[in-house]
Amino acid sequence: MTDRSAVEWTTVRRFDDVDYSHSGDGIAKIMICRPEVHNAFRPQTLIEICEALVDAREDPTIGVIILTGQGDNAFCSGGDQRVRGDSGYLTDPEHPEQLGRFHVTDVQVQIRRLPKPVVAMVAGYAIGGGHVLQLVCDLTVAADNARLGQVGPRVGSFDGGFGAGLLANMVGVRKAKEIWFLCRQYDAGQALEMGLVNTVVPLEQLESETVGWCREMLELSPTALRLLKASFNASEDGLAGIQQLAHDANLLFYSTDEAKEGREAFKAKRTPDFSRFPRRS
Ligand SMILES: CC(C)(COP(=O)(O)OP(=O)(O)OC[C@H]1O[C@@H](n2cnc3c(N)ncnc32)[C@H](O)[C@@H]1OP(=O)(O)O)[C@@H](O)C(=O)NCCC(=O)NCCSC(=O)c1cc(O)c2ccccc2c1O
Repeated sequence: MTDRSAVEWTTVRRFDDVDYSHSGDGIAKIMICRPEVHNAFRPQTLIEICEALVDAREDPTIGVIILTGQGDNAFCSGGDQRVRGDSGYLTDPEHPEQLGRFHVTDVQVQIRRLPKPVVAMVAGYAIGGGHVLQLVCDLTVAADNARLGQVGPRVGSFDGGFGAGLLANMVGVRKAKEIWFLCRQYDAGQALEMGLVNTVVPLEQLESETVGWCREMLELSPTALRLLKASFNASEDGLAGIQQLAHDANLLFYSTDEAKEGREAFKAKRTPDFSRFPRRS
């Protein structure tokens, strides 16, 4: 039976907008801390999430990452509309003439390429770009108060990348179009029914259930999980997805005597001898 007891999180780094903590047994938690705007992200938030994701990726003690929002009311409500300029989101809203951009693109790609499972822990709203964040995560554990949906066409935006493609793969093209074209909110039960989230639990159990799922994964082969993630993402992410899977295969190939023969022959300035390696059927 997996231990679902509560975790004593240790803060590794408290950023301006993000709290980054470890469980002590292999789980990293990245929490957006902007509850006053339902955890909407500004560029700074996304830059900090990127840094935390790099740390969690590079830390060999970490096997699974949780992405969440502070409080019970929201996972994330998407881009902070107060810092939305005419050319993207602004790092310095005092200077609206600056060129904005979409920092969230980097976070989405980083989560997809990160070779460890990322679990979205969703209480309350997952809306707009915040909903796309839960889509790009590998698994989602939702509380019974979760409300999910897209709002782009209502506020003058859209995410036709992962926001449309992954959604369509998850819930089917018709339902994905409904979600984007009508901008409705869906409750946790509806989200579960259409395959948008993996499970729904009472709000009070959200963290213990999420941690339980993470601990189940921590008991499994990290390499198998890594290759499964790359395999699932390969077709959805096009050449970048195939590259990830291919490079993972190369990573494993490097440890074989066959690959080492190529390296050693080069260093010894001799012709490589691959004759002892089987031409597998
Ligand atoms: C999420 C809501 C449906 C909740 O409604 P509710 O009535 O419960 O709460 P309030 O509306 O009163 O919100 C409380 C408080 O928070 C502020 N707030 C909420 N969301 C945001 C936000 N996204 N930005 C800024 N501020 C926000 C709200 O103003 C209130 O503040 P007070 O001071 O008045 O108390 C509802 O809040 C809602 O609909 N929110 C807006 C959702 C939204 O428009 N999100 C942005 C969509 S676009 C997007 O996310 C996006 C970002 C990108 O970077 C992209 C990049 C590339 C492609 C596409 C992108 C993209 O679409």
